[in-house]
Parts: sequence; C-alpha cells; structure tokens
Amino acid sequence: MAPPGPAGAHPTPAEPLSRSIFRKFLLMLCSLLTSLYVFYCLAERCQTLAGPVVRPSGGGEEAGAPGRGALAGGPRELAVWPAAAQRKRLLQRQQRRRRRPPAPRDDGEEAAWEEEPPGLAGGPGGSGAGSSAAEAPPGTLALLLDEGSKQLPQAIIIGVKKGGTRALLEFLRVHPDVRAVGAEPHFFDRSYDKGLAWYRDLMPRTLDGQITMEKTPSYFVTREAPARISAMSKDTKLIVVVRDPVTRAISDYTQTLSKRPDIPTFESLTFKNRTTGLIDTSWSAIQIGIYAKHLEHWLRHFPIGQMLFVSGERLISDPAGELGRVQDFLGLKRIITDKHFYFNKTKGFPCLKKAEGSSKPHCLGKTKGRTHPEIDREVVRLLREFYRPFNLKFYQMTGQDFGWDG
Ligand SMILES: Nc1ncnc2c1ncn2[C@@H]1O[C@H](COP(=O)(O)OS(=O)(=O)O)[C@@H](OP(=O)(O)O)[C@H]1O
Repeated sequence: MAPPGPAGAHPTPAEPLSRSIFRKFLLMLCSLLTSLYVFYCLAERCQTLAGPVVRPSGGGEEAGAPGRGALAGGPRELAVWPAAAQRKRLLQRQQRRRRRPPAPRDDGEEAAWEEEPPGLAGGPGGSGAGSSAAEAPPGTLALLLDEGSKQLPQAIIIGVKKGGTRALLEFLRVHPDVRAVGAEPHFFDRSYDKGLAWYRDLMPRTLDGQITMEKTPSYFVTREAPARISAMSKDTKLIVVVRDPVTRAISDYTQTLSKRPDIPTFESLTFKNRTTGLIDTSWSAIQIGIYAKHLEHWLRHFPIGQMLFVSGERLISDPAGELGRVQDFLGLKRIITDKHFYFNKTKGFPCLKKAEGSSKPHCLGKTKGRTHPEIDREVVRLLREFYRPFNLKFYQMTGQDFGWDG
C-alpha cells in the first residue's frame, strides 16, 4: 500500500484514469491544431499571416501609394484577416502559381502594369470602397477553392490610347461582378496567332454572373480587330473612352517623350509642312484622334448599340456619373457610386477611397496624369481646326456631343 501523502495530494483510484483522458485530449487537440495548420498552409494562409505582402514584380508607380497595379505603390500592408482583400490576394497568388503565361506588354503602360502577369490583378473587385458587397465579395471562397472558370471576355475596353482606359478599368474592378485581366493582353492586334485558348487562359476565373473584361486601347485603331472580336463573339460589348483628340495627342507625345527625351518637338512632328500648315496624319499621335474614321471600321462589324462611348473628360469631372452609364451598359447593378471616389488635390484627379486589396485611398500611378509640355498656341489652334470636322462626324455617329469644339 502506498504511504499516505500530504493532505489533498493523496492519489485516488480515479487519478490515473483522468490523466489518461487528459493525455488523450491533449493528443487530439494537437492533431486538430496540426490539421488546421496544414489546411491553412494548403490555402497559402500560413505564408501570409505575418508581415507585409511584397509586390511580386515591377514595383509601384507611385512611391508610398499602396494598392495594386496602376493603383499600387510601395509595399502594402495586409488587411486584417479574414478581410476580403486578403482572401483575394490569396486567390491571386493561386492564380499566379497555376500558370504564368508571358506577360503582354503595352506601349502605353509603365512598368508597374506591364510587369504584372495577366490574370494576376483580376478579381471580383469585392474589396472596393464602401459597398457592402465589397465586405464579402460573392463567391470569393468558391474562387479560393479553385471554382469558377476562365471565360473569354464579354466586354472589352478597346480604346482609345491615353483616353482614360486604365482609370475606367480600375474603377470598374470595384464592382463585385467584374473581373478583369490586369495587363493589356494585346491579343487582337499582336498575338492573334496564339489562338483563343491562349487568350482565354490569360483571363481570371469567374463565377456565374460575373463579367470577364480586358482593356487594350490599341484595338480601336487596329484594322483587323473588329472582325477578329466579332469572330470571337458578335455579342461582345465594346467600350471606348474618348478624349479631346488634341489633348490626347499631347498626352501621347508626353508619354513618348518620357521614354525618349531626345525626340523632336510636338510642334515639328505635327506638320508635314509647317509653312503650309499641312498636318502629318501619318503620325500616330495625330492619327489615333480621327475617331470617326476608326469607328467606321467597327460599325461594319458591330451595331452602334453594342458600343459605349465614355467621355474621358467626364471620367475625371464626374467619375461616378460615367461609371453609372458603364454599369448600365454592362447590365450590372449600380454598385459603384459617388461614395467610392474622392478628389485628390495633389494628384488633381479623382481617386478611389479604397481600392481592391487595401483599406487606404488609392490614386492611379504617376504615369497617369502627367504634366504636359507647353505647346505653341497656334499649333493647338490649327490642330483643333483639323479635328473639328472629324469630331462633328463622330458626334453624329455616336449621338453624343463630347464638347471638344466649344
Ligand atoms: N482618375 C484618374 N487618375 C489619373 N489619370 C486619369 C484619371 N482619369 C483619367 N485619367 C487620364 O488617363 C490618361 C491615361 O489614359 P490611359 O489610361 O488610357 O492611358 S494608356 O493608353 O493606357 O497609356 C491620363 O492622361 P495624362 O493626363 O496625359 O497622363 C489622365 O489624364
């Protein structure tokens, strides 16, 4: 018989049993925790639980501006788990790992966008500013579990270069029913020979009811693009962001100048013959702005009702108003409203109060909204004169007066 111990420490017959139960309980708890951890790792969460997420490539366009893509800047902080933004980032990582086709590059975009692999930045946009849908994007969990499928785009922003196409796409992405490829695929102009399967593979996964979109502004001036898009689907909805062709040309020139500072002046490139005032319409900066001519090609393949013309100017002065029109055109619920935007005085442009993947305000990067060089007023006047008849024709064709001609 065991000697009696101190008061209260006497082993009772029940003690070995409770110890064994306790040990079993501990074992079960450990296994449960291990399984939970393994599950977390499988969902890639264990990698993201701590520390800031570092941009995969390209860096930000604007130092210190968090976000993604053109809205992105420096290192970004994780939103508090299980915020929709974080879940979405996980999804994006999964997509990146699944397949990484060569990232198409875009003349009009700076590195931060160019280097973003297509499909990466796509997303339901559920974490967008202010909407309740943004708090819990529909189908995010399903997407995380690899559900949904890649679809060819049902809507494409086809132009125009320097019209405000990036702003439109980024704003649209706030909508939970829009998923878009981040980089410009340039399929219908540069990569058509790669085939539709290649193109579809660039797209983000979508669930029923979500719209797949992309933007490639050069399509609008590509002769083959209308027939090619129509061959993919004659129901494709086409969006064109147009801007005063003179400002657009200067913006285009400003971009080229930023990459090649040694190019001739805007004034000298504008004319075939400065003395006669003959405009050089073969210069792409001028040629792109003859919207009526380009539109004629599209109307051979698409009814005008299948095209939406967004005013690049109003996209700046009243982004919510233009987004309202776009959402209606796409058959989407009007979720993106005034509440999503604020005017950033420093940038001089409307920005998103909260972009996807962040709870902070976001403006487009520094390549959007550049300061234009001062252009000779007489040259500007001659250009306005040159464009006027084409603009009037364009107003007639679209049934919209964009107000570029006073
Ligand atoms: N919200 C907001 N923030 C910043 N910039 C804005 C915005 N909305 C429209 N814009 C105008 O978009 C112009 C660039 O047009 P794109 O995005 O179509 O350019 S590109 O063709 O993709 O290179 C860009 O042209 P520049 O001002 O010449 O840089 C802007 O004027």
